[in-house]
Amino acid sequence: MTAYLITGAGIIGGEVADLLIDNGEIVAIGNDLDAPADATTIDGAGKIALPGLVDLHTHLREPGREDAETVLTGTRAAALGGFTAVFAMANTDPVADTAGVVEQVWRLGREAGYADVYPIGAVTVGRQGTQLAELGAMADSAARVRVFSDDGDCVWDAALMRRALEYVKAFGGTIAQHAQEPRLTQGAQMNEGALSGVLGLTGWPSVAEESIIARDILLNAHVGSKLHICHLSTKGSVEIVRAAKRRGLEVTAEVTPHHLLLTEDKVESYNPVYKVNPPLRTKEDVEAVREGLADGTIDIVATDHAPHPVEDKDCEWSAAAFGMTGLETALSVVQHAMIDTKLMTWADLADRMSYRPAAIGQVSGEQGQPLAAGAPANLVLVDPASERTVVPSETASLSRNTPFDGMTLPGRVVATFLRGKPTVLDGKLTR
Ligand SMILES: NC(=O)N[C@@H](CC(=O)O)C(=O)O
Ligand SMILES: [Zn+2]
Ligand SMILES: [Zn+2]
Repeated sequence: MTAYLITGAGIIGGEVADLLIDNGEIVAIGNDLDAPADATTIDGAGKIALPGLVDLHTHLREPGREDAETVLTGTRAAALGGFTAVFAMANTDPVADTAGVVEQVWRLGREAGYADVYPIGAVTVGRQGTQLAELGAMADSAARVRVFSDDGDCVWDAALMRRALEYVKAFGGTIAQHAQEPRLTQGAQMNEGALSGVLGLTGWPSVAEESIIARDILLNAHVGSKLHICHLSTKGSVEIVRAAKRRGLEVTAEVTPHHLLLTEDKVESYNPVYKVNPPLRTKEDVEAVREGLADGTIDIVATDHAPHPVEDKDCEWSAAAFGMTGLETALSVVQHAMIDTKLMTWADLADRMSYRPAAIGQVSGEQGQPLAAGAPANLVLVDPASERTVVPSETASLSRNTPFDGMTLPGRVVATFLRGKPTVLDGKLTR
């Protein structure tokens, strides 16, 4: 294995230093390091070395919608975005509700070799919301599933949600809830408010998210298990989670890059690229989720990378699929929304996009570790001073539904290393 010497980079949690990678590990961090003669040198001046990013919420679409994304193409996009691990959501076809399917996804990730793929198991059979899936068998499988979600749909039946929380408690698993009260969001197309009235689109009220979050926090307090909230999007949700944490109740939550940056007025264009679940909200909501992420109320950023082929997006608003891609733009959007605004530091970003998602996903033994000698060389080198304009056709994803089309965003991933092997060098995939 080739050795790599990154010179003079800003090391998260430390000073400007050199970083030597060999045999899959970070061998040393310091000045005037003794590198092997054949080591490849990478100029780290002006750049920042971060632990490899971990995405707790990615849709890889395989099996079933390989026209939208595959494990291979999705993890290539992940590597370009600085990720060394992604958690693959269960809303595939067939649904990832058995040991067989989660093992298949896990194995495809290994074979691709661009990022560690950790399958998320469905909570209910076929994500139908009526009967618990074989959670124990998925946990005991080679994929070692620890996070379960019916994402795309809410586990709305309170008794079933309670049983799911109880079941996974036995092995310390987590239920990740897509918080959407279905009766309050029937036919919903965008955020409910003055604008939905003007545009004539059925509204998706904040309370549909907040009522499920409040219910599940209380249910989980009763059961004493682990609850994670997917893609939290409203000011009220932030307030509920903040109050719960103050009371010492166990809950973790994520926000997406798009909910940190975009507001509902994008919908005025009727361009379905802005159609997403939960919907883009108001300026007040965006400010609240930024504050929540900065103060730790919201634990992590997760992309909810949701690729869709052209035919599912290039149609009238009401017929279009919900979802946006995000792996290749997440780091830039978070830099723009949180770091360049001085709400967070790069060390905070490492916490919210690497350490904590790995901890919630229970993979901290392999991923999301601080950069230090002896740690596995999972890292990303970022150039925060460069800018780029997002061009959908340049994506490694099979789908092009990025809401950041045409936007100029800060930051560029220069290199990504997965256990010492570069997946990205000079901003390009190595293979
Ligand atoms: N976020 C979305 O709008 N869509 C997701 C499902 C989901 O995350 O709820 C998808 O699978 O396309
Ligand atoms: Zn969801
Ligand atoms: Zn999702």
